[in-house]
Amino acid sequence: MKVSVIGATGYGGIELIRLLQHHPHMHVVSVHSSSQAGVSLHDVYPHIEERFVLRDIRSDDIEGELVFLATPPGVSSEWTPKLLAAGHKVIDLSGDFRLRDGNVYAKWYKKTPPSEEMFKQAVYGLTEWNREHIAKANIVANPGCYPTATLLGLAPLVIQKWVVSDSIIVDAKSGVSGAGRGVSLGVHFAETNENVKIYKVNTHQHIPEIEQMLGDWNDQIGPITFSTHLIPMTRGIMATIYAEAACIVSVDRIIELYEETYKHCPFVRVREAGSFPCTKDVYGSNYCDIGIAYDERTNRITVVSVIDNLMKGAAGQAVQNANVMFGFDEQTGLTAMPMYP
Ligand SMILES: NC(=O)C1=CN([C@@H]2O[C@H](COP(=O)(O)OP(=O)(O)OC[C@H]3O[C@@H](n4cnc5c(N)ncnc54)[C@H](OP(=O)(O)O)[C@@H]3O)[C@@H](O)[C@H]2O)C=CC1
Ligand SMILES: CC(=O)N[C@@H](CCC(=O)OP(=O)(O)O)C(=O)O
Repeated sequence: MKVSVIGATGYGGIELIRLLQHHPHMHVVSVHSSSQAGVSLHDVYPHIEERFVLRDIRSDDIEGELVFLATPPGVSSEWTPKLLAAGHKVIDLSGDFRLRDGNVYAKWYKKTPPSEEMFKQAVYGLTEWNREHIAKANIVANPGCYPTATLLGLAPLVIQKWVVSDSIIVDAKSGVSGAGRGVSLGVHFAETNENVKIYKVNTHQHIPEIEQMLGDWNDQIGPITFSTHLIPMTRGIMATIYAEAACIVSVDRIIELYEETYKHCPFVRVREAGSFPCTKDVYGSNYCDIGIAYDERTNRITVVSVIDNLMKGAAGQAVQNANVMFGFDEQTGLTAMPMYP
């Protein structure tokens, strides 16, 4: 099967190419750039073989049944209608098609939303929770990195209504590759090294994405408090989630619920009581590892969910979705173990 990557010079794009090099059924036939057409990808990333020459995104030689868009917000909304009209299916790594309401998109992304028609066609690609729709989709909106960790961590409790509906607090941390390859003061080495920064307080664009999915699962769920921090590491996201228990629970009972919920989800791994994952446990892999605690003193449940932002948080989940869309085993090309240390 032939596929193309648009935005191949970015971190999400190059991670897709790394994964697809090992995929037995998908072959990258064209890679595209808006600023470096004609340049060999090898000149941008010397670790990549020389066969990839970047083509202009505006040219009409985008090939393959499937196109991955690994571009900043606002780009996919422009390109996807053209790609669909040309007969391609699309997996979009940006936030352009994740929200169903154009006004909500405009408010949080400060950009013109895609058309109603595009929103209607797009399927939210949180693979574990939407396989049936992904399999039939023409556009998959790959989830954001923070929403992936948060939603996989919260789903069983929210669906079962085991948490008080307005008590959810998510304290999340990300490595610097989450901000992409573009240089800016905020991700400058001297600004991030030996430092921890909170950012986008109460204004992060992933808040409505998380609330939309939680609301689909349980219409009682109220607004969440969601904070994001930049941590001096390259890859990884940890979402530490707190919520008040709405019924009598124990840690063993909650873990049992998670194990049951995710028993057919090869990339979600639930820890035994007392064990909590760290980002290195999933580094370079498509896993989401989850640890759970319950504090009888406060009646609060704590869920710790970790992913690699470029893998399960972006390119890995995109390949997982492509597998589902085209009828391959969900794990194809994604079975690499995490790198440790
Ligand atoms: N990094 C992460 O962990 C995650 C990222 N995402 C999302 O995935 C998308 C890609 O992220 P990431 O790879 O990190 O970002 P990068 O900044 O690393 O790469 C984005 C690429 O998009 C291309 N681009 C920039 N402007 C335009 C334009 N106007 N038209 C077409 N292409 C353009 C650039 O390549 P060129 O100049 O060659 O065209 C650039 O290399 C983003 O929407 C991001 O929010 C989602 C989940 C996690
Ligand atoms: C560390 C860091 O800066 N991370 C980015 C993640 C951006 C992203 O993935 O954006 P979309 O999912 O909306 O496309 C952020 O917090 O905005």
